[in-house]
Amino acid sequence: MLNARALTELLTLNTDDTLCKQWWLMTPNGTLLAYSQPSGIKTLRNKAAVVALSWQEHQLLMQPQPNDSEQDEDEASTSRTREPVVSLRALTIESTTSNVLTTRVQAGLLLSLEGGVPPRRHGFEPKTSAEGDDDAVYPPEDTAGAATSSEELTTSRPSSTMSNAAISILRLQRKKLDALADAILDELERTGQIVGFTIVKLYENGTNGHAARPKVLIPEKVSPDGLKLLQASLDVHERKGLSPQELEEVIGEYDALIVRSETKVTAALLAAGKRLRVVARAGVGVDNVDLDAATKLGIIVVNSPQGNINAAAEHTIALLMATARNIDIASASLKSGKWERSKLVGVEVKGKTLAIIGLGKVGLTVARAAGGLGMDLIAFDPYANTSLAASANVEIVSTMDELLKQADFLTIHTPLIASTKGMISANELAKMKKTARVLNVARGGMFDEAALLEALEAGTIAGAGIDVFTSEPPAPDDNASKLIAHPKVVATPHLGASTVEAQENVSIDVCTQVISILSGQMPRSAVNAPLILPEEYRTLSPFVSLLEKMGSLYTQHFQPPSASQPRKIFHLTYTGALASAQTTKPLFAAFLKGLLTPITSSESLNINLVNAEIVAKERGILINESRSREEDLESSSGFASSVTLTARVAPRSPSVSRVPDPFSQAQKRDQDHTITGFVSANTPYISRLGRFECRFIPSGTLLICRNFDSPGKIGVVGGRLGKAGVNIRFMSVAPIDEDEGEVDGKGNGEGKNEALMILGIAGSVSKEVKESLVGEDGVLEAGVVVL
Ligand SMILES: NC(=O)C1=CN([C@@H]2O[C@H](COP(=O)(O)OP(=O)(O)OC[C@H]3O[C@@H](n4cnc5c(N)ncnc54)[C@H](O)[C@@H]3O)[C@@H](O)[C@H]2O)C=CC1
Ligand SMILES: O=C(O)C(=O)COP(=O)(O)O
Repeated sequence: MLNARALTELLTLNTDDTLCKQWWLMTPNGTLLAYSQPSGIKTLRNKAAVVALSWQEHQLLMQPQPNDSEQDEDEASTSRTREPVVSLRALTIESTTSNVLTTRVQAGLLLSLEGGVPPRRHGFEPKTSAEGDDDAVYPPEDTAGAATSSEELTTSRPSSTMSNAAISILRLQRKKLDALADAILDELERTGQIVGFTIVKLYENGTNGHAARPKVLIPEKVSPDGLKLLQASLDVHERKGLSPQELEEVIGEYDALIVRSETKVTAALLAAGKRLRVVARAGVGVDNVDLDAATKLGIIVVNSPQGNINAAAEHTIALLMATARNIDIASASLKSGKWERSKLVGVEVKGKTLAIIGLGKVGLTVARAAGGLGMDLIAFDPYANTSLAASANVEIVSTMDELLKQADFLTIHTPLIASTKGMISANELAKMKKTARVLNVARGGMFDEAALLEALEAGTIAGAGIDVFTSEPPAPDDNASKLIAHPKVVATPHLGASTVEAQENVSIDVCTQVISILSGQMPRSAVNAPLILPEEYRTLSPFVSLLEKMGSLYTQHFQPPSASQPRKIFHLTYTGALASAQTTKPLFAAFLKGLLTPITSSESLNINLVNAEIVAKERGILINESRSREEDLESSSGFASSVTLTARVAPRSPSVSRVPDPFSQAQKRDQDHTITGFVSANTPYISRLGRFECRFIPSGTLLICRNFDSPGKIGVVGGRLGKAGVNIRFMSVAPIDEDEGEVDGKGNGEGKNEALMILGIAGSVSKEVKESLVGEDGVLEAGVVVL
């Protein structure tokens, strides 16, 4: 199965502005499957069989459009200068060793580019035929710009909606891509360049050759402005009117869910969403989303914290005025043919006190508008920003009682949380003036609806303007329904955010975030995930990969299933430039993911930034992180940052002695399991494995042998593998660290004459072959890890 998510991450994590501007991954039917964000990707070395289309925009700018001559002067020049003529520059298949394949595939594909600008030659020359005509180049003179047959590949113009990403959907001719897919898979199977399960296959379902794009489910009315953005790279399904049960039945197909306030995103729904990566709330309040459940499952929840604030505030003012001037009764009366004036005398708001509970974004916006109406403003909010309050002329009162007593109009703008549920009940209403009117444009449930109904009937509260209800829509016999029917109530059906402008804002806001998340980027306003700036994320990306590999290497090398007691205490030390990173959360999450992947079914493992800490806690894993700014790291080691993992048996009590004890230090070191890694040219390397100094890329199938450090061992291992038909991709010998060899944990120098041999294997090594390596010829241990 194609893992589109992994692919997108893979592409994104390998961004490097210096090489390609952008990488795209297409399915055989030409749909865009994954693309790099926002501007580039480094060559994907060691990632077998990543198929990507890449081009460099700057090479293609200023290319005249074919129809420029038909355009008027201004338009033509705009088109020349602003619109890049996107063209295929190269199709690249990266695998550790195979360039031949790349060449062959390029040939087949590039021929079918329609009307494209000839790509700049870069690296090797593409050929015109799969059979390999060495002299031919793409595009051949007679086909460039003239492909009009059904075998053509068309480019569409970049979508203006995808900010930096110059989106251009290349429709690849199906037949050729099918052939391409077959060629790749054949080649991979033949050469064995298949790395674990992360192998990129071209087919989603392996049967019909149609790879699915990530799917987004939208069960409510969300403005089309944002949906258009989604459509460029995702499958968007608007399915209104699904019952909760139907929703649970279908959610398993979807990668993202976009809701407003009507959909209850329960723990059960989230659990059924096996592929879900993001729940987006096209609005502010996330009280309809089970945040704890989402966090545990590693599902990011995003909202639009600003998009509808103004709409909600304006609606509050509308209800304020409507209750003050009996607008809805007056309107209904007039429509029923009556002309009632003396009955409908209202009150003015100017000079009256507006009491605000919750002086956040909506509360402050209401305050500013009400200030303009000449109202006196007071607020109760223990967490209010006092300088913002002062600038809006709002007096913060220290108790709710004080607020209630003074209020002529009371409005609530807090979120619905445990501490605010039922916060205005009979007790609070009883403390208010009889002439007071109350407003609720926040959430049903803040007011005790029964108590409010009673107060209105008893005449101890003069009126209410209500937009939100405990249950929406309210059942006919609910107190909410009675409130709606009450003559002193102006009611609207949760319309606070229902303006064209607000809906456009929230839709674009959350859809952009859904795209970001599904393409491996961080969202702008995640409710349950730490905020990481894109720039920072990019800097950390290569280390994310390193940490995942280190975690996986640790589990497979030091803690194979046969190991007696898994270690659960880990120390990660970030040294050098990495020590100044603002956050290391992505590294923590990646390490944990790597650590658990080899011992957990992929179904149940979804570890990411959102849930890493919870998962670690649940499994009793303690990961301590520390930073070391070794100034001379770069000069001593040749790289700017490194990470050292130390796995310990049990917590260490702080040393009582201040005098270092070399023997006990060595003994402790021997018990520790250590791995050190670094990143060079965006590629992760391991530079220490246990007691051994090494340098290898943690990727693919590795055979790791511990042997006596004496001549002939390489020959022995190489010979045995050769006989067993096992191909060696690379080999690296790791001598023992000098300090480690001097004194081992037992204090007798045993083990100092040892080395590790790390062999990159094409394909797999059977248990028998592995066992046959260990024995008299000086190989003490042999293990296989797949990274
Ligand atoms: N009716 C509608 O269509 C809409 C309703 N809303 C609702 O408006 C509410 C407020 O939204 P924002 O202003 O954006 O939120 P916000 O988070 O900016 O402000 C909430 C404020 O409430 C305060 N607060 C929290 N607990 C409190 C307590 N126990 N007592 C007093 N103050 C407390 C906080 O300190 C904060 O200042 C949310 O419930 C949201 O769902 C928002 C948009 C549209
Ligand atoms: O944004 C909010 O909190 C709202 O209450 C708006 O709800 P809606 O999206 O209109 O269902």
